[in-house]
Amino acid sequence: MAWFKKSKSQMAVAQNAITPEMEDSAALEAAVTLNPAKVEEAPVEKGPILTVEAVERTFQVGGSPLHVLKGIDMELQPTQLVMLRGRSGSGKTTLLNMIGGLDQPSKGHIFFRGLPFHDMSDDERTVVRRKQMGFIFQAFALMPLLSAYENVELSLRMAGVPGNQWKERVTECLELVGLGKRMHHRPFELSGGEQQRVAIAKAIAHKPKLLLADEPTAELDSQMAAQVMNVFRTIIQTEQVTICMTTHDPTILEVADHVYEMVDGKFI
Ligand SMILES: Nc1ncnc2c1ncn2[C@@H]1O[C@H](COP(=O)(O)OP(=O)(O)OP(=O)(O)O)[C@@H](O)[C@H]1O
Repeated sequence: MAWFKKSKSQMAVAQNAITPEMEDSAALEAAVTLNPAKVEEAPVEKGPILTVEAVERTFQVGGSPLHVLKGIDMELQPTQLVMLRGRSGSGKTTLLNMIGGLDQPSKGHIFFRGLPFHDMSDDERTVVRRKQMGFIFQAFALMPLLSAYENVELSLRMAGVPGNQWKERVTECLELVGLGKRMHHRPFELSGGEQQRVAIAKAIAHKPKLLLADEPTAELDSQMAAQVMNVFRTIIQTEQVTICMTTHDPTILEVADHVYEMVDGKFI
């Protein structure tokens, strides 16, 4: 938030949109630092929405380096459904965290809509993440005492969306995931698949460009997992969102536009 306050006072300085002249990452970073509104209003993608270049991630464990990602290159094109597949411990979540700006590479570059995530501060990445990304987890991460409707509304409230837009958008999102008739149920009154669909409605409510999902079907039986994948396909069409998810489940791979297979920190 400190970054946001500082930037707000500087916003009058930079009223220009990101332009083709601002191709180098330093200029792009300056645009973000000076004017967060321009991050939200980035131009329509012509190329990939996300590019990962030669990314490595090393953790220090007990004084020794643990090389978890060993040179990852990948791209996410707009409105693609991309899966990261691999055994437990292969590095999928580590990579997903980096794509989502929750962590930074030890080496290499990550560009999200032209923004150099590898060069940006935590606060800068947090602003981009809150405005432009949505997250879905294996355990559905719903507030247990709130209804489906209230859970989705909470995410709009937290994203700073004006209150007069909540009702229409909450209803739209819950109908999109097939829960128009279950809006006022609390999580414990819903099946696992329905709870995950509420979590999807919650994650897309603020209209993110990129949805990241870590093992979203791991807790579901095959029928519910198929429903969740159908919902992913629907929201790609209706919301023009790009989805990147991790999975162990071979039965859902055919739904993907592209599958990256990870073995021991590399794609094969
Ligand atoms: N912060 C950290 N510090 C040290 N080691 C870490 C850290 N985060 C991840 N690791 C290690 O990196 C390796 C890869 O972990 P990661 O969670 O990315 O794998 P994964 O493919 O997502 O596995 P799973 O499918 O079980 O979730 C593991 O050996 C893990 O212990």
